[in-house]
Amino acid sequence: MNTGINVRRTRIKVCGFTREADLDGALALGVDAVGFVLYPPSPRAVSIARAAELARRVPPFVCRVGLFVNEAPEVVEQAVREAGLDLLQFHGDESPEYCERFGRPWIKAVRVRPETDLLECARLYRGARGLLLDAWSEAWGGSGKRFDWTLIPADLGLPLILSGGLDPDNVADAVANIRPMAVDVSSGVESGKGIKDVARVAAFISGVEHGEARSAG
Ligand SMILES: O=C(O)c1ccccc1NCC(=O)[C@H](O)[C@H](O)COP(=O)(O)O
Repeated sequence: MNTGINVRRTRIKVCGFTREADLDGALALGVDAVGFVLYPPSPRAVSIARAAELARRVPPFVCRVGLFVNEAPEVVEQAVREAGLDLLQFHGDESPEYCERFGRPWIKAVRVRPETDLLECARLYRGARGLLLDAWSEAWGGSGKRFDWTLIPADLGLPLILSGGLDPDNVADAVANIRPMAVDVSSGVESGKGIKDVARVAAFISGVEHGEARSAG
């Protein structure tokens, strides 16, 4: 039965919040997950205390994601405890054993290059809730760059979170062609590093919906 209700299936994560107003705006628009960059060298970095403040604004059933790059385990443990993170996102060279040790659901970011064996990555990180595919970047992530989507295997073997250079103009194509379980965006909805533009978040969500409509039709 067609109820006329448009239910979006592709989950949307917006990463790199630093300000209350941006976070509240994105939450009001219905994003599924919000990310806090707990990697001090990033221009979007927040302290654990700041992540905890921001995370308190997040309502039930929206996922609070903490992002780390090769961090000391004690720091990850402290962040989990103090910021109440629901999901850990590892963006560095973390081993599967390291990712498992916190007893929390986690995803692994992979910076994709032509020579990356994505099926092997999925096999290696099979304990992950999903593999986040991002563009290659020396800065580990948040580069605003896309990678070649034709490198993505038809069946990755893990839920696919598509990331890297997505924006309101290209996300419909991404969703229609790749059909990821989720999309993840940072630079593409910003007016400056760590400054989210809520109008661009709204346009991004609309792009996801258009992509879904295209792939359904
Ligand atoms: O945002 C950062 O500065 C960052 C630094 C180091 C590792 C990861 C980082 N961000 C991750 C993300 O925001 C996204 O998960 C992903 O990289 C997509 O970013 P973008 O291409 O900017 O949309």
